[in-house]
Amino acid sequence: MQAPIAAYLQALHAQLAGANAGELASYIPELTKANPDWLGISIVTMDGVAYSVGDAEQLFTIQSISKPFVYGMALADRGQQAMSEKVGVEPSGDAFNSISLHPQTGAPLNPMINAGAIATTSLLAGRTTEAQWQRIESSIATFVGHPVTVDESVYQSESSTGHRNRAIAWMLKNFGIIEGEPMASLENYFRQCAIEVSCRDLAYMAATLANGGVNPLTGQRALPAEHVGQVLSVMATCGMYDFAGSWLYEVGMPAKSGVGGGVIAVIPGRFGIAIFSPRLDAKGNSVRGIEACRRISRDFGLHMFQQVRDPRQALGRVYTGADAASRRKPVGPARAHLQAHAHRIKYLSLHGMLAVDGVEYIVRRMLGMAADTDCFILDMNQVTGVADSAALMLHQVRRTLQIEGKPVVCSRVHRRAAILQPLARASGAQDRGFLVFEDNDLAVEWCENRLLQGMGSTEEVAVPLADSPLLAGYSPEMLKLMDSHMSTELFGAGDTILKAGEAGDGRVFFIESGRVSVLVPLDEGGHQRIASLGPGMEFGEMTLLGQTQRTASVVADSDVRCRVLHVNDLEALAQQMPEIKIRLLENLARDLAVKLRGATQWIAALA
Ligand SMILES: NC(=O)CC[C@H](N)C(=O)O
Repeated sequence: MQAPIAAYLQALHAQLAGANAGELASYIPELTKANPDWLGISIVTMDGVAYSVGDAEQLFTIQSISKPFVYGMALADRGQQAMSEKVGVEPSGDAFNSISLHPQTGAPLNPMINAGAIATTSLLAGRTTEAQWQRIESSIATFVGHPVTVDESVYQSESSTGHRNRAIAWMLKNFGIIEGEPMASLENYFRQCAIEVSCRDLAYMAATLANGGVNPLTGQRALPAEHVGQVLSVMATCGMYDFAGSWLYEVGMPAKSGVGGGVIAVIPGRFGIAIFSPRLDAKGNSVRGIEACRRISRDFGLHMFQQVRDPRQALGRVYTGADAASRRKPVGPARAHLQAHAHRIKYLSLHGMLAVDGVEYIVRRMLGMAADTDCFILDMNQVTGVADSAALMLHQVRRTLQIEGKPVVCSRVHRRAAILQPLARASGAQDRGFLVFEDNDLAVEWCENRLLQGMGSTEEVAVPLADSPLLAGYSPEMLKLMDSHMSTELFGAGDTILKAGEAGDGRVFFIESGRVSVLVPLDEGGHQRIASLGPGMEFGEMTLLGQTQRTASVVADSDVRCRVLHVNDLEALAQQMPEIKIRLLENLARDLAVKLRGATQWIAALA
């Protein structure tokens, strides 16, 4: 079955195939050898899938489409400030080969016209023009996703007839815009324009810009993220030369054309588009390239000023701890207390790439329900990313609510998840940042423990050994025998009870009262909290399955009282009463199966 986009491109190709307005470029003689009927169209998605039709594999020279990419290289090499002193960012309204220089400084108005591009090429890093050329060739290859070559005949054809560009280069030298020998760097400019690409290659280059500077197929970064917006801005205002105004008005996509017949358009975060059709209009833009982009923009609703995104989509279901209690089964007064107050645990399921508009809506909803809330859980399972600006807003609302005694925690975030970085950056050194739980049950249980503390007694809620999920199904006789072989260990707030990396010593801890944090070391240093455990919960249990090294640290957050079982004692008990060990391992296996299912769902959600 043909994908709908492929079918659309097939139809678009058929509609345009008959259009024959425009002429081949002739001022570079070699370009007249192109087949005027060539027509290729390609679209590349943000996960690197290319849809192509027609002559999408036909090689031709990139010409001016190289300019925004080389401009990005120069920004990366010199920085935006230094570049702005040499080349402006203002649309000239003139033709691409006009000598549009600032009257006083001689700086070209923008890097898309020849004057700006010739200056830009001379400003690349590299002690020699050969080194600068290597910079161009390897960077373009990263944008394309494979090595590229130069069409030597087109290069020679332009170098031997490019007198206007030579005059421009000497003018730039005269104003000190070009610092070195102008003719040498001009040859690099001619060579960069003669790099051979296909329509499909151009679509991957455009998609790399749409994907924040990372090639969506190879995963290689071609341009630092902070320069992508700058490159797209000059493409939007100057990329189509003295057609730029009409282009932005009608098509609404950052774009760049070339006299070889290529056109690229970039929809940030969505698509890279390329069309190849050598017939040009009087402004040097591909006639069918413009028409194809105009129709794609209209038919796919891609005009960047027509985007309608509903920020409320960032927030999915909102429910409470009464709708989804933890798997611990409280008894007696604790059960009654939770039934009366669990609705004060608010649970928000967040979605997609979190940006400022979506988080503004989430924060507004949280503040709107805060009066009736004891703690918030943000389920991050469906979150694909968090913009730094959005992470800062989430951090601020967490701090605001924490001061009111209403913590905000995150659930279903694997300890290596990429979204932890912006969240950690937002909290900086101010505090430990969000408490993060790998699964919902741990998060809800932590919130329930907070509610249980509020049972009107200052005494920390104690949960007897009999209520430990690991000992579920034990008879009173089994409990009595187990208890007689256990010790009691007390810890003060801040004590490190277990240390990641240490050899396991066979102890399993059953928390009777108090709370501990489970911390895992991060590759980049520091620790990430992955769970907070309270009364009735246990840690160190993996030693029962033969684990020889502790994989996480456990730190007491308050005074903690634990009942401690040594694995050797369990063996001795099992001799007397095998059921003691069988039942315990069954409970442990069941608990791990539930955690494994949660992790599998989490991995599946990421796929
Ligand atoms: N618009 C273009 O593609 C022009 C590029 C060509 N190499 C020139 O300098 O004239």
